[in-house]
Amino acid sequence: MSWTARSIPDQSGRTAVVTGANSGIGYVTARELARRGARVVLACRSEQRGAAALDRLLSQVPEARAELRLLDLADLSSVREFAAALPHSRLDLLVNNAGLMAVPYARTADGFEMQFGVNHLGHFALTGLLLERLLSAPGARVVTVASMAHLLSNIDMSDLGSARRYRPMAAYGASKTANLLFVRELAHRADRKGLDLTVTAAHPGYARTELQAKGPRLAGKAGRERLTRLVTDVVGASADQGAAPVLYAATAPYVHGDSFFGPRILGVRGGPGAAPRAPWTRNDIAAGQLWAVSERLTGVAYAGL
Ligand SMILES: NC(=O)c1ccc[n+]([C@@H]2O[C@H](COP(=O)([O-])OP(=O)(O)OC[C@H]3O[C@@H](n4cnc5c(N)ncnc54)[C@H](O)[C@@H]3O)[C@@H](O)[C@H]2O)c1
Repeated sequence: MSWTARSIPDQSGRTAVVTGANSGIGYVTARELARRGARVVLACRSEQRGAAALDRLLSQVPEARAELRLLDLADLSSVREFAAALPHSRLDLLVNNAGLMAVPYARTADGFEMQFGVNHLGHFALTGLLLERLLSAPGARVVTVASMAHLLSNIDMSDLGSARRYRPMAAYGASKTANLLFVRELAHRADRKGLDLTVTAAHPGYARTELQAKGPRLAGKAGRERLTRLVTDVVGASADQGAAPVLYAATAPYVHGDSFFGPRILGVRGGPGAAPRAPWTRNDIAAGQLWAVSERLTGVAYAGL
């Protein structure tokens, strides 16, 4: 039988932070972790949308121990405030899920290209700021939600902010390559230090969420929008199905560092399995370079790693 959310082991006593938990994959991930007993922090940008998600979660899982905390990954001061205000001294799971796809060129509060800034740098900073709490929990995990769109583009170390030429979907792909390089480097660093921390990646395949509805519409022309919507409706999986690889990476026993999970059949359907990845996501030199640049750009240093 395939692994489903019902296969999630008991999460009682564990505390999880899920970014972008007000919709799509993040919402389902938070809800299913809560259903299995985890205390869940919904880390959301909008108070209104976050509160609505919390209400919905509590109506679906009345016994849930869930709370809303505000986090804007497009603003490093918000990331710092979130980490400083988080009352939990121990963190068992961080799901770096929030993301934007193929948006028109924009910059974060700190001046970084939006997709690189939110999808990669915001999560890089958040993970570093929460590292001490993760290391206080035995068997802690960090799961970063990447995408098969990483196959579209490697990162260009000389133009990380896509300043020379901005192509929305290519920039999305590059931000997802950055996710996978970050996972690789953090997993290796944790391993070298013998830390009890598992660092993995997952992708949802092609799921009907706000991301698929919004991203291409913002970037594309009317005809392409309609086609995208049709394809999403016909081919797309539900958010529940899309969240399965994320929940697997977060909770299945015996998950190795730097693994990458996705839907088993063609990366779209079926239970979680190993996902294919581009050779450039295994480039240790690039992973090390991106790490150093990310520390410099965010001002977050990973003490002891
Ligand atoms: N849906 C798919 O088919 C698909 C495919 C591959 C990868 N993904 C990845 O899955 C993850 C979740 O996306 P989704 O499909 O659930 O879409 P979604 O749009 O429903 O969810 C994305 C979440 O990120 C949040 N977010 C965006 N900018 C933020 C910011 N600055 N600060 C805090 N939160 C912010 C949004 O508010 C939203 O809750 C993303 O990382 C996305 O790249 C999705």
